[in-house]
Amino acid sequence: MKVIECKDLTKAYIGKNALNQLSFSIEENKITGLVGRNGAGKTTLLKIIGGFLKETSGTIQVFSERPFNSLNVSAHSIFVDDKMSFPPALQLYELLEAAGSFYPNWDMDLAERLFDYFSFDRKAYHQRLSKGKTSTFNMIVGLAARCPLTIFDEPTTGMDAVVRKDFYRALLKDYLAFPRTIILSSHHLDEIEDLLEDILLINDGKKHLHMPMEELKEWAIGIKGATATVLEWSDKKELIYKNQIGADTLYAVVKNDFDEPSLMKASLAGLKITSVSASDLCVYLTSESKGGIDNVFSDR
Ligand SMILES: Nc1ncnc2c1ncn2[C@@H]1O[C@H](COP(=O)(O)OP(=O)(O)OP(=O)(O)O)[C@@H](O)[C@H]1O
Repeated sequence: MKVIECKDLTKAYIGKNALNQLSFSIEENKITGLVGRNGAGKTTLLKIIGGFLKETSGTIQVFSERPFNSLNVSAHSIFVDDKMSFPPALQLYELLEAAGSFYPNWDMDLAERLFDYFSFDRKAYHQRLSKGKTSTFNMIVGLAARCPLTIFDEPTTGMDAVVRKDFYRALLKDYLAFPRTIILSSHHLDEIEDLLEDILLINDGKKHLHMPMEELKEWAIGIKGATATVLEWSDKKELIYKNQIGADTLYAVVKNDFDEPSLMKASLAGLKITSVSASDLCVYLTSESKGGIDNVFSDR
């Protein structure tokens, strides 16, 4: 069953289309990673899915309904980010109890265990937590709510590396025990790629690709070797990225439509064939054609 379906979804802000004719669907009980550069439109998309923002044109259906102002969508989903707001008069533990009366699938035992594991003080106040602790508390609410649609928008903002690792592990364990539809936007694709089943890459408000993570890992290959040989082997291939290393070595990333015998021949020709990590590939696919940061400092 499709939990989210959008067609030609567009969101216009004054002078800018944050989302531009986006069409895709997400099946239930999958973890999808939403990735893209800063300003690509991830938060805008997630807020439209969560029903907080109204689309400008196109259609979006979440649980077969238009999400904007839909009681059904808000009853079945949770949107977790570092700006989640809670009643300021309540202490942290009281917030967990209040969440328990709001979310029908709330697991208080899980919430308490995570709360203690991350050493929260029951009497502390949400608005006085540090950045990392705020994200950690919000993540606990997001996990324990067990909503059929759970949206995490950059949930690890401010968390240190150890807490991020714990969060990914907790997310995976709880998802395996209680499968649900999860969308996770993150700039740390290298950290989450083993968690994801599908990846949706958006660039400048448009869909760049949407595919199973396993496919993405095979989607491109890196070829490194003598410049002339690499150019010969990458000729007529879809070139995604290239980097000249020293005087006569070139590294190129191309779409992987080679068959096994050709890869073998390339190796025999002295080329080093490597896989390309999903996070590197996403960076290459969405990099702007302005050269690197070094160009800012050259010719001054
Ligand atoms: N309320 C708004 N009014 C005008 N423009 C906006 C508004 N909100 C977002 N934008 C613009 O829409 C574009 C997409 O923003 P969005 O926050 O969705 O991107 P993002 O992919 O989440 O970025 P980041 O990774 O930096 O958080 C950006 O150019 C942003 O400046």
